[in-house]
Amino acid sequence: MIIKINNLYFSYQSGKEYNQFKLSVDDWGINKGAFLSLLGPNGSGKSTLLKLILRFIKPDRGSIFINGVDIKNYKRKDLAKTVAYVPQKITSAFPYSVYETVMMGRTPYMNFMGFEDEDDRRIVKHALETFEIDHIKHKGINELSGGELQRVMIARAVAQDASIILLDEPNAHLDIEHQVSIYGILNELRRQKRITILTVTHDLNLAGIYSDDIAFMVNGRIVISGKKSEALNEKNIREIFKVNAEVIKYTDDILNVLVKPDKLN
Ligand SMILES: Nc1ncnc2c1ncn2[C@@H]1O[C@H](COP(=O)(O)OP(=O)(O)OP(=O)(O)O)[C@@H](O)[C@H]1O
Repeated sequence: MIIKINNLYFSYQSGKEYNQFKLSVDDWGINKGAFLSLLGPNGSGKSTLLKLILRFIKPDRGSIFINGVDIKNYKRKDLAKTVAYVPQKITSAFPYSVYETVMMGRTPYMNFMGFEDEDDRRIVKHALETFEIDHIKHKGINELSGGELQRVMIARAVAQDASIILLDEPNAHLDIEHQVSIYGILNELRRQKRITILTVTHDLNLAGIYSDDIAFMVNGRIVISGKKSEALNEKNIREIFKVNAEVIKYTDDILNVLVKPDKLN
């Protein structure tokens, strides 16, 4: 397993009684080269789990191993070369351009002076073209539409050339064409380079089409995890999201999830 979690426990130390959120993952992991969709209701802890894997926050107990090494023991640069992240919310106080933002993905590879080289420029150019943002490369990132910005952040993660990409609701601002195209590009990268993809999403349908593994998180715990064909079924969707859905097997690899409008009581 490329990511392996053991007896992980985390709570936000806000000191406020109303914040009772606790995350607890006993034994869970992701295989190398997998495309896993992490699904679950609002506030169930999906983003928190990503932040723990990224070492943005520290667990109270337990460990996360990446490539067999506890992330506590990674140098910051080495972790950045291994794990790239596309955040849910993007804010920048400084008006970096699209080009500069994608180039930031190359930071872990630059020398201490922070100079880019020919390789960095070639990789960034390729990422700008792949995600169709070459024509806006001189624009400031505060001057973009939500979908353009999302593509910039995904391009930055791909330019980082990491073996794991974590995405937090990457399709939130994308139109249908770009949702399909970005999931397709990620899938292609996974095939070509055996990149591991972990994406948090609320889109059951895209998860059913593109991922091969599904994990459901409820109240800070991973309650179901497995192959899409087994985990993404009508019973699980009903129990977790309290909605009726029809899961249509389009091919062995493609499941379409049709959510029915009537909410369960
Ligand atoms: N920085 C923080 N300090 C205190 N509590 C937090 C913080 N960030 C998140 N929480 C709380 O932790 C819980 C889990 O939040 P998290 O963002 O991980 O959920 P999520 O499953 O990603 O939700 P969503 O689907 O709404 O994005 C929520 O109850 C949230 O209010």
